[in-house]
Amino acid sequence: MFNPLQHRINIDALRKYAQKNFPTLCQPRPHDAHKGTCGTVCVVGGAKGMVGAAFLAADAALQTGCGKVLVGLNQNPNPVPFFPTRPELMVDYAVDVLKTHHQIVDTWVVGCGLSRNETAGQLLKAIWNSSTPQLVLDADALHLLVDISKQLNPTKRADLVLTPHPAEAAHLLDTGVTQVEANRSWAARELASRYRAWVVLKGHETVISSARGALQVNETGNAGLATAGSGDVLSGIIGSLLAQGLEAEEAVPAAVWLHGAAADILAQMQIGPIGLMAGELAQAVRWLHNQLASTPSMTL
Ligand SMILES: NC(=O)C1=CN([C@@H]2O[C@H](COP(=O)(O)OP(=O)(O)OC[C@H]3O[C@@H](n4cnc5c(N)ncnc54)[C@H](OP(=O)(O)O)[C@@H]3O)[C@@H](O)[C@H]2O)[C@@H](O)CC1
Ligand SMILES: Nc1ncnc2c1ncn2[C@@H]1O[C@H](COP(=O)(O)OP(=O)(O)O)[C@@H](O)[C@H]1O
Repeated sequence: MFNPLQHRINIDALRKYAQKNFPTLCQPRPHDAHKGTCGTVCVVGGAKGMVGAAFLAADAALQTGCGKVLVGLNQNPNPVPFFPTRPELMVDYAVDVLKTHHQIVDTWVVGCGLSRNETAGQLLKAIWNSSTPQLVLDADALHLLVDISKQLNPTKRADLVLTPHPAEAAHLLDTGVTQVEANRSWAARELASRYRAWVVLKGHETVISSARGALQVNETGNAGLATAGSGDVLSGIIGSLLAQGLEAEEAVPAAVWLHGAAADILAQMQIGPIGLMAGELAQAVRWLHNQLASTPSMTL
């Protein structure tokens, strides 16, 4: 059984921080909750050879408590791949998911393994123009945004979250990685202003900018996260918290904090930093989230 408490994890400090900064995250699930009240995320990505990226984001959304998670793949394989370890996921060709399920989606998470082909661009445009206000863009979707931003109506998106790593931020800002890394606060705020979006500039000490330019620097996480797919997991967590009804003001920093704290817990358990795998993060996020949302047991 996954039990970090055997490893002297200081859960009290984590709980204290979360209760102060992320009060909604720490709420227990209401007794009358059902899957329809716990939000629906649709992850759009997973082109040929990169199904794993979409799977990681979708799995993280589920394990962070989302009620329903759809996966729209940017490929039309026959048969549609089935994830034996996660039969809970509803997986199909993204074009069909958009046609049949777009009304039930609370939050789109677009870009994880999406590729940058023509269909990817068309999917991004269709989702941008959909009536769902919440949209998280990661990886390939960020590069596509540069290419097609002139064709998109900026006022269409209320809760837009961009999650670039420094190279993606450099492309979005038409500058170099060195310039971004030399002034991460400027880069995050500039992106937020240009795209009217929440921005998560990833890396050691992730910088978060609200759409209005208010900055926060996240202090959880470690170099164990320098592994393929850990950013996909973060996108899934952000999408999940937004879909569950947390306001972006809380959902975005809470997701970044949870993701980093999960990596810190795993490192303390010696499941990292070396060799930590992105697919191991979600179970630690789930454990921590449940710890935060349950009343500490009383010592008699
Ligand atoms: N299992 C799967 O299916 C997975 C699929 N994935 C999917 O693959 C697709 C392409 O993703 P990717 O990883 O190949 O390209 P990407 O991250 O853009 O790197 C390109 C170049 O950018 C740079 N660079 C990157 N990070 C940087 C940093 N922090 N700071 C500074 N520079 C940085 C670096 O350049 P270098 O430094 O090497 O010159 C790097 O070579 C995408 O859809 C993604 O979702 C992945 O999610 C993994 C798991
Ligand atoms: N040295 C580090 N310290 C803290 N966090 C890190 C470090 N390296 C990477 N990360 C985090 O890991 C994630 C990597 O995301 P990304 O570069 O998009 O990877 P991928 O595309 O493989 O999913 C981000 O959340 C980033 O902040």
